[in-house]
Amino acid sequence: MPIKPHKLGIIGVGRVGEAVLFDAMASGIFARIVLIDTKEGLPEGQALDQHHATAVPNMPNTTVIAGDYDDLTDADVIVIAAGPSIDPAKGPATGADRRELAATNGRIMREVMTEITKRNHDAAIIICSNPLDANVHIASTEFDHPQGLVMGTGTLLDSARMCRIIADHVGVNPEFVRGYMIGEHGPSGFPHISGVNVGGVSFEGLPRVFGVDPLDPDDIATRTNNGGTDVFNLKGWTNAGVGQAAMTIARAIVRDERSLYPVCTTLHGQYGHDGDVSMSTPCIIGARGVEQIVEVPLSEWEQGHLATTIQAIQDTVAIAS
Ligand SMILES: NC(=O)c1ccc[n+]([C@@H]2O[C@H](COP(=O)([O-])OP(=O)(O)OC[C@H]3O[C@@H](n4cnc5c(N)ncnc54)[C@H](O)[C@@H]3O)[C@@H](O)[C@H]2O)c1
Repeated sequence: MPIKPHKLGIIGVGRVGEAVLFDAMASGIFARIVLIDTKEGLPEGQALDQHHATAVPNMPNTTVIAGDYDDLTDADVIVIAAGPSIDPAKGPATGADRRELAATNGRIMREVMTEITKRNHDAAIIICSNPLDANVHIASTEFDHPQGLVMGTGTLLDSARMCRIIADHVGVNPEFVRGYMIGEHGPSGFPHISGVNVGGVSFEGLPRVFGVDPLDPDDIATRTNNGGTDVFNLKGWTNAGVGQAAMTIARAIVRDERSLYPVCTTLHGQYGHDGDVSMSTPCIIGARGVEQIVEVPLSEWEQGHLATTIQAIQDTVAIAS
């Protein structure tokens, strides 16, 4: 029997779906990519563009097609980037504006999940569409798909933004800054300050060891959470970071890496919650998707933020219900 090539589906190939497609093509880990979008001509155009690109020297000869849900029956990974983003015509955006997409994108999420789960119960589903945590909660709790296989890019991108802020402050390569944003992909997400580690040095130790001014946790939270809208208000959309985040998760699944990424997932016993909220916390990501949800120890400051972020996510889910 021939080896089955890895297949990726991307649903919604606007700005975000396109970034996922570019990163998937460059990664070379998928041999087949299926594009689905309700906008006539868009998936066909994206597929043709990439078909030409595969002929450029050093590009993997990936097969990219515009397809439909029947083409996802044997998909290994499906990325959902369908549904509108914040409208830049409305003026400068804040992170909270993502929550206003709840009703529209909740409906789209239900449409898309209905079609997927008629055909496939094995694929890992990675959600990018906002409001991220509410959409993951809908997909994870309302449909017959293994919950460990339903996740969102969550705060993987926010965590990268936080590590970038600390790395720039200390003057080191961000690869050597470890730390997670927990909770909502939105304004109530908070930095897990007690887990920050720069070359073995804790957050409190940074000024003494690296000779830098102390950082304020509230300021890090604000700057990190404003990161997405800082980009959005300049260029009208964001897509580079979320595309990388989705493909980082996909790679961890296909390669069974057991990497620890803060994806959005439905809690089952962690932080005293069971099935009533979906949020980001570090998770072990491997071939079975979310293989373990990690409940990290929280300081008093972090526990206060946890309660706030869970309430914010649950309020957004209520709007989408
Ligand atoms: N998680 C993150 O970090 C992050 C970052 C940026 C954007 N986003 C979110 O990603 C989503 C997409 O953003 P974008 O900038 O690509 O928007 P976009 O408008 O450029 O693209 C959305 C695409 O979805 C398609 N679509 C709509 N309904 C569909 C359906 N039922 N089935 C298939 N396709 C459908 C549209 O035709 C469009 O091509 C938004 O919800 C946005 O808020 C998330």
